[in-house]
Amino acid sequence: LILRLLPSDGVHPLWQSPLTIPGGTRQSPINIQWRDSVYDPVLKPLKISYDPATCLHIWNNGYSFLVEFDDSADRSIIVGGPLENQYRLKQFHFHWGAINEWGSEHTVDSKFYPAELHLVHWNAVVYPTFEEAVMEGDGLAVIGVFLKLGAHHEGLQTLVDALPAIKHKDTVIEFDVFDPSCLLPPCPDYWTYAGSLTTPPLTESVTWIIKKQPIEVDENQLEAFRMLLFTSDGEEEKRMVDNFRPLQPLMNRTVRSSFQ
Ligand SMILES: NS(=O)(=O)c1ccc(C(=O)O)c(S(=O)(=O)NCCc2ccccc2)c1
Ligand SMILES: [Zn+2]
Repeated sequence: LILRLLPSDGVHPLWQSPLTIPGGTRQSPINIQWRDSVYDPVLKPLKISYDPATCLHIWNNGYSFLVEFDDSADRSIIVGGPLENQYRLKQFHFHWGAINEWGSEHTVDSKFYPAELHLVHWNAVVYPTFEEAVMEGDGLAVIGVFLKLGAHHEGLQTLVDALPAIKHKDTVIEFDVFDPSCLLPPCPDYWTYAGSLTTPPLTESVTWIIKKQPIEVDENQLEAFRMLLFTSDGEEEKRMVDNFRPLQPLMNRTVRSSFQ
């Protein structure tokens, strides 16, 4: 994997993602052209069952903030949808912009949302560890949820209230109980396609499940994301914004929809 990072001022090194991955045929994110997506009646409803007590901590890893879960057993899982096995929740994180005009990784009909939530799951039925699943075509399943500017989101506020404590890179706080289901929209409709991680190692191991309906969050909640820093305490401050990868070519892929 040859990471060609172009020198650029101000943008966090990780986000000058390589322009192309040699041999990459299923890279993410992509633009979802609604009219080109194909309804697949075989797709099942996605079944989500999370145990709020599996929540461990929330931390700033230097390019997003993430909430990690105890994935040592099948306690927080998803099954159905396009998936052949059940997958265990490992973590969720967000991508967002400096302003409300952009921030999501995926786009719908070339429209950006101000932010996007990713819930990362791995196939513990087939693979013994997450690290191995990351390297396999059916290893991961990531649910993507778009965030749009609108009403205050009660469930998200619990996370927002914790952000000042993890302002700097590599800061972490305990987070005992949180049910990520509260961040999912009520509508069951989704698109699905074969893709990749959007951060190194960019492996082509992700079945993406992108919810059609966004959740609404208010301006103060988006601003709270933007007060986080890419940098550690003591370093020159760089605001954590625009932590999304550029759109990748669709190549020989079809996006399927669970709805007509
Ligand atoms: N946008 S995305 O869903 O593709 C994604 C973003 C960040 C991360 C992460 O590492 O935190 C992840 S991850 O949790 O899947 N980790 C991938 C990198 C990794 C590989 C092997 C071991 C540890 C981390 C995924
Ligand atoms: Zn992500």
